[in-house]
Amino acid sequence: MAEYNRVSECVGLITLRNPPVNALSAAVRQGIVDTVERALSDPNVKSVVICGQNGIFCGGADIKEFGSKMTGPPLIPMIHAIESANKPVVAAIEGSALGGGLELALGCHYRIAHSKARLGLPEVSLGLLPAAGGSQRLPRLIGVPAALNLITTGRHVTAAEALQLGIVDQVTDHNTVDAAVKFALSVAGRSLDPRRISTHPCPQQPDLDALFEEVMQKVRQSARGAIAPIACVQAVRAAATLPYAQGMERERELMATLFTSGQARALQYCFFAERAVGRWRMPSGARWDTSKPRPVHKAAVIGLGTMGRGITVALAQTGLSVIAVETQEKQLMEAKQAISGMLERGAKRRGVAPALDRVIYSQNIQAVADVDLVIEAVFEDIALKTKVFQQLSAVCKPGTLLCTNTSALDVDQLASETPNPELVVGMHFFAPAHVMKLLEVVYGPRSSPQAVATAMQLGKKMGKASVAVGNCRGFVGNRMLKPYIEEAFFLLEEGATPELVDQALEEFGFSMGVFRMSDLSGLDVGWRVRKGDGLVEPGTASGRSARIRQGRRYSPLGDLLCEEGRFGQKTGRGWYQYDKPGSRVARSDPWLHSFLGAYRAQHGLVARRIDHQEVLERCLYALINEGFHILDDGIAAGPEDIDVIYVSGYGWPRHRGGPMFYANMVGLAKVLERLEHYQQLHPEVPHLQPSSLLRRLVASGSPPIHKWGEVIKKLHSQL
Ligand SMILES: C[C@H](O)[C@H](C)C(=O)SCCNC(=O)CCNC(=O)[C@H](O)C(C)(C)COP(=O)([O-])OP(=O)([O-])OC[C@H]1O[C@@H](n2cnc3c(N)ncnc32)[C@H](O)[C@@H]1OP(=O)([O-])[O-]
Repeated sequence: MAEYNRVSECVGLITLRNPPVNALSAAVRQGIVDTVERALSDPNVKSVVICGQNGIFCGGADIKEFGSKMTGPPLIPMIHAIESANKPVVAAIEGSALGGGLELALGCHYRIAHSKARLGLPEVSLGLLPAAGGSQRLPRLIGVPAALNLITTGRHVTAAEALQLGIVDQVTDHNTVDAAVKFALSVAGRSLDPRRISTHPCPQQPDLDALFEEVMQKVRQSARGAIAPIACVQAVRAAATLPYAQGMERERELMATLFTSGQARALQYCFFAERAVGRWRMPSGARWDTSKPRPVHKAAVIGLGTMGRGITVALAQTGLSVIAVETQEKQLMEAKQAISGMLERGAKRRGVAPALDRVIYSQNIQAVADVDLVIEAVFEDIALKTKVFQQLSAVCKPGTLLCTNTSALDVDQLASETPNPELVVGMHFFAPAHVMKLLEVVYGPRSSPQAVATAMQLGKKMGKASVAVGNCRGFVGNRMLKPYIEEAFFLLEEGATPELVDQALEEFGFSMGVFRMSDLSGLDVGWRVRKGDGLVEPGTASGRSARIRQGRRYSPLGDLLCEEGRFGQKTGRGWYQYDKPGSRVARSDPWLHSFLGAYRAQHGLVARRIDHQEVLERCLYALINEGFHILDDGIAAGPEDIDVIYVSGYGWPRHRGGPMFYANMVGLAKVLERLEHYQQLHPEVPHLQPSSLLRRLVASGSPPIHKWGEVIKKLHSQL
């Protein structure tokens, strides 16, 4: 809907009305066509202003309409009618002007933005490209290199940068609509030809071919199989080399290839999934909109190792004051230096003052007596964490929330060590904690909805993709990672190499394959956990029995490498070799290949040819199968929770939507059939046994992902 008013006697004011972001739905587009026509035909009107209600200009095309048949007036002629108008049209930009919203503004003759506004063409993050003239008008307005950067990255720019780039004509700190109306009055009657962007030639660029070659190479590399960024480069190239009309034709062709693509569906699913996980629910029925978070004005972090330092920075960057506690003096001094450095670098990137004084350092746990929330991040040892929780229960004021950053220990066991288990939740960060988007908020059976609400709200405040999950071994992310890693080990036993497995996973779109990732995070981390589980046995027994532990197939390959001191990047040797300890460039290691050969011979294993398809099916379907177990156990509220966890924390390629969305795309029946196939070949591998939920979904005709909730019953999926 668009509302029309005449203001200041001769300015037609058009207000977009479609909360919450004034998306360009069919009704809004019709409203714009009608109100623009009215303003242009009203003889008393000398100029026009377009603005959005509720302090936001326009969030772009209505993504919710993409799944259905398009109705209402199309965007391109609507915007063209504005650009070719014979009265100046000024866009008053507050909040956001994104995608079709910015394209609408680019059709206007002038753009006035509020200093807090954000502008951009983020279509690429939805698997699309700016298809309402944005890929043709923006290069003409700001030049090819700047337009290429904005369109291929989809990044939002500040009003200040938009002014510097030439996207907007004026920035105001005051009421933007008033400023736009005043501006519109001042330009009434002026010639508009110079303001019709589509009529401008694209600014000449020396050595255009070299520029596009270089950009295309970079984009292909970072895209990791995503098709939209490549189409974006091709669309801008059309703007630089073709007349406007032909360029628009090229834009339309390229958009047609993207609009119905699986990748676009996956990326739009991620967009809505990231918003859906914020509307969390617990099996008890408690939910986001009925649970009031406690205010958190002061927080504390206990233990300033790598994770504790990152968590302290993430908290301080929200504006909170933070008490950072480390009992070891040397560790405390080192942490202080590291944290200050991270805060300064973060502040520089964001162009703000580093708030070093927000963090108070102490060796004494008494210092946290008056905080509202504590995050414990000491060494991953249950006895040590228990002691810390007992100390905190004694020191903290009543009602203080006690959160643990454990990645594998039982949150409810820690809760049972305190007089108020309802105040205990897990806040599972990912390294580096001030950078990684994902936060698993882990609730135990006694965690109060208020504790979950507070942790989720704090996660949002830190800019995290916060997902509420139930307490179980490995929570969601690590629990699914286990079968994925085990399958990779088994593939090595059967003839694969780390290079082959990683190549298959990286071609699929992962930023790092399982073995390169293992070298980065350190092989000793998993070794310690397997030792804790009693799975590691000394010596070099051989034969099948040596590879059955606790009644199931087990590969000691990782343990054997650790016994050789091969912990990965940190020791310069792991599944790959590195120039020196700490360096990051992985190179194939002949030692590792002969070690694998010797290992197979010792265990009577005959290497066979393994292709990428088998690597993907075994590693990904094992992970997905565990996802179905997790849904069936009610540990995750819906498939979107699992997918947001994997996309924002485990490097699952966003243009593949996430493990559960991917399973839906591949076809649940296919996933089931392949799991049954591998389970028959490997009966001693329980995680290949298809989950009963997967069987139930297939038996009920493999409903679309947003309908899985009906089959899962006790779950509370929202999509
Ligand atoms: C032709 C043209 O070339 C092409 C083809 C296009 O134009 S493609 C479209 C391009 N546009 C975009 O990529 C911008 C997408 N939106 C955003 O980046 C953000 O929303 C925001 C604008 C910066 C506001 O952030 P926020 O944090 O204040 O609120 P929110 O929680 O994110 O959003 C609040 C609510 O609004 C919903 N929403 C937001 N943008 C929407 C959109 N474009 N269409 C439909 N719904 C939208 C969102 O799902 C949520 O709903 P619910 O969860 O409450 O039910």
